[in-house]
Amino acid sequence: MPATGCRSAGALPQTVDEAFVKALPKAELHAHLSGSVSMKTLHGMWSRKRASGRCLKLLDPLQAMLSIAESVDIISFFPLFDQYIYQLLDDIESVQEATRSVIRDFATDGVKYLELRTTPREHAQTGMTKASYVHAVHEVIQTHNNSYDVVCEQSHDIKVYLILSIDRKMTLEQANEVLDLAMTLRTGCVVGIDLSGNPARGDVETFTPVFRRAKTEGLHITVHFAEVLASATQRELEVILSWEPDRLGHVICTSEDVERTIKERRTGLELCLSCNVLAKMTEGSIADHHFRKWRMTSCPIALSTDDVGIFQSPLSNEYLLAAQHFELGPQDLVALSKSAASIAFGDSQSLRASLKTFETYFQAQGYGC
Ligand SMILES: CNc1ncnc2c1ncn2[C@@H]1O[C@H](COP(=O)(O)O)[C@@H](O)[C@H]1O
Repeated sequence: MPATGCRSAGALPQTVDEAFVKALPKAELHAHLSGSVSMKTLHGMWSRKRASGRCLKLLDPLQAMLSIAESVDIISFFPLFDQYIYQLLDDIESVQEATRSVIRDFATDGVKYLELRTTPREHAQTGMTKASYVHAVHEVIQTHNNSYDVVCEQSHDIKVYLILSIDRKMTLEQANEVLDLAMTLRTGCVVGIDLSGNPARGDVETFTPVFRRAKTEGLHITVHFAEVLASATQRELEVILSWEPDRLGHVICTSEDVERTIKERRTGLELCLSCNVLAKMTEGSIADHHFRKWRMTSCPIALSTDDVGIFQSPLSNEYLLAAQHFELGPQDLVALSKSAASIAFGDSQSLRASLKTFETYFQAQGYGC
């Protein structure tokens, strides 16, 4: 643990370091499953597939993912999935292995509450259907939640929920299919639906009936919002706000009008520092990120990773970046984690309890000079 700053009984340490942000119990609310798989896990799959004569034309993830991380932008980002990652996650076995490894990686990073989101996907050659895909992911999460020490070697007090994503390029029928799947598994770990995918594609109005139905059925709604100028027309943003989403992701190219509505509603915001800067969705550096602006409002914020397998910045690092670039101290980071817990779709009781223990620990320690 960091031993810096001035000792003052009853206070948290004055500065933040890697050990602090890792130990801080955290909630991850915006993580795309396929984008969260580590290079190491993808490499293992690649090696096994190659040994059985598959994926022979695919580059080794240990090289491919590094060069992707260095050069990615919002245009080159989306084809990555179809052209690369989905070639490796093409059957039920790989999808389940990926889900297990993603849960383990978040747990190792001190995440105590995780909402994974994923888009139902099929693969004709391996016989994977959208339904079998979703059931496979769901089964891993349920097994994890229902048992201890199965997924992680150490104690893994991480609670995991699932959100099903509708891709902007889907038809109304396909989007309804996603909602139907979510409805079937809502007694399990599915807590909501999301709209994501390439923001340059599709017309959000197509999905109005689906999101209205989700709302009526009591499912939570989160939507990728104003990610780029093309998906930030006044009309698009008004259509999305008319669905009354519980949370919004990214929230970059907003107008004053739209911001007013979001603030009045105190909508939860999922903000992704590294992703937005590395994919050049925002101008400038982390210090210029709109986190600075939204932090001054009463909208609860959940710092999130988006696609840690691509952007290579785990949630603990996002907290560290926030501390470094927005002058946040330990108490601010604890408050930020509580803010994320307050907009969780599932039961975040155990995270709140961990946060309390964490605070008490530091208060008992006292830190400093
Ligand atoms: C800038 N960030 C983003 N914006 C919008 N959509 C994103 C995204 N990052 C990921 N996805 C969506 O999630 C899929 C991968 O995970 P799953 O196969 O669903 O688990 C991508 O194909 C894309 O549709």
